[in-house]
Amino acid sequence: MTDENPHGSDAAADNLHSDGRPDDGWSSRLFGGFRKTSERLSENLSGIVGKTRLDEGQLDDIEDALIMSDLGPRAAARIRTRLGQERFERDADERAIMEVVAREIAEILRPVAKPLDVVAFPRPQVILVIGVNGSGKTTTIAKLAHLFQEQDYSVMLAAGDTFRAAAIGQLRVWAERLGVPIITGPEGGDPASVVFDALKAATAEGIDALIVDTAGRLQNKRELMDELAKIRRVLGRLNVEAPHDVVLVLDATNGQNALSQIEIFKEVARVSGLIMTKLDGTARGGVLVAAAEQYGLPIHAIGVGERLDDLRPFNPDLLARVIAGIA
Ligand SMILES: Nc1nc2c(ncn2[C@@H]2O[C@H](COP(=O)(O)OP(=O)(O)OP(=O)(O)O)[C@@H](O)[C@H]2O)c(=O)[nH]1
Repeated sequence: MTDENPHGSDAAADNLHSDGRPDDGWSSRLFGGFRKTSERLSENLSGIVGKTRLDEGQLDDIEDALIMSDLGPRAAARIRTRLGQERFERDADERAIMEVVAREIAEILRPVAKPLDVVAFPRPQVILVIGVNGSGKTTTIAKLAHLFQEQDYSVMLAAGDTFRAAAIGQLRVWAERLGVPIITGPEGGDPASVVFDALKAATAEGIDALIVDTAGRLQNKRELMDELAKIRRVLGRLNVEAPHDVVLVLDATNGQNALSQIEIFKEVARVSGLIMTKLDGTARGGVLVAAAEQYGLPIHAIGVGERLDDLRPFNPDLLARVIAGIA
């Protein structure tokens, strides 16, 4: 499936099992993707050996290491507290500590793990996808469409980012590859009118899921806010429940900056859930835990590569172990 990516590269091709065996399967891409995160964590934690209890100095070091690994101060404090309460069997080695870290990360991730479901009645489920340019929004729309297709749902795309011709073109390329219909408008046209036409067509054709691309211009918050509000109004005229989801796409490589984007987009749009992309090959994957702990917004899926099947609903327990480097 290496030719599915219009950007032409295959970021996942060089993933290896932990024992060095090459494997391009999904789970090894997840492990490979998070390797830098878990490496950073274990680098920061190396040398920490406790007795049956960790002392304050060790707990301070662990808390710092967690913050350095982008898990954020709140999650770090929570994990520290848990570790402080833990009585270890014998002298605690790094792995025993990481087991506890993984358990606590899983507790943080579990409540927010929520796959995007197609449940709308009447159809279609309308999913607005928002996020800054370059976050992986377009690719994520394609991956989502693919995920739905795999579940036998029919999909339509709407090119609601009319600001840039390139955005429309890129989405059209994906639609052709996926074999799904797409509704577009002229560059510079009214996004709300494209989205209106799309919902009308999708409803008439009995489409299950309508995925809408939107402009990612944060430079002018007011304009973006007005644009999204108008899209909502127009959708509401055809279906009072629409949009059913407002999914914010975040680029994990932005680390803490991804968190400020949540803050801003929560202000301009009623964000209902998150998808975090580019978790492969970044040492900043811990930001996923920070986002879960700080905002409690549903996390629908994670992106760990550029290929169509590189988007998966996440398994919090497995992910927690992967982040802690003990999966
Ligand atoms: N490694 C990796 N790259 C990704 C992932 N998701 C998207 N990308 C890449 O990130 C780049 C930007 O993705 P786009 O989908 O074009 O991002 P966008 O937010 O639509 O950005 P614009 O096209 O600038 O509006 C592309 O080269 C994608 O292939 C991911 O999970 N992992």
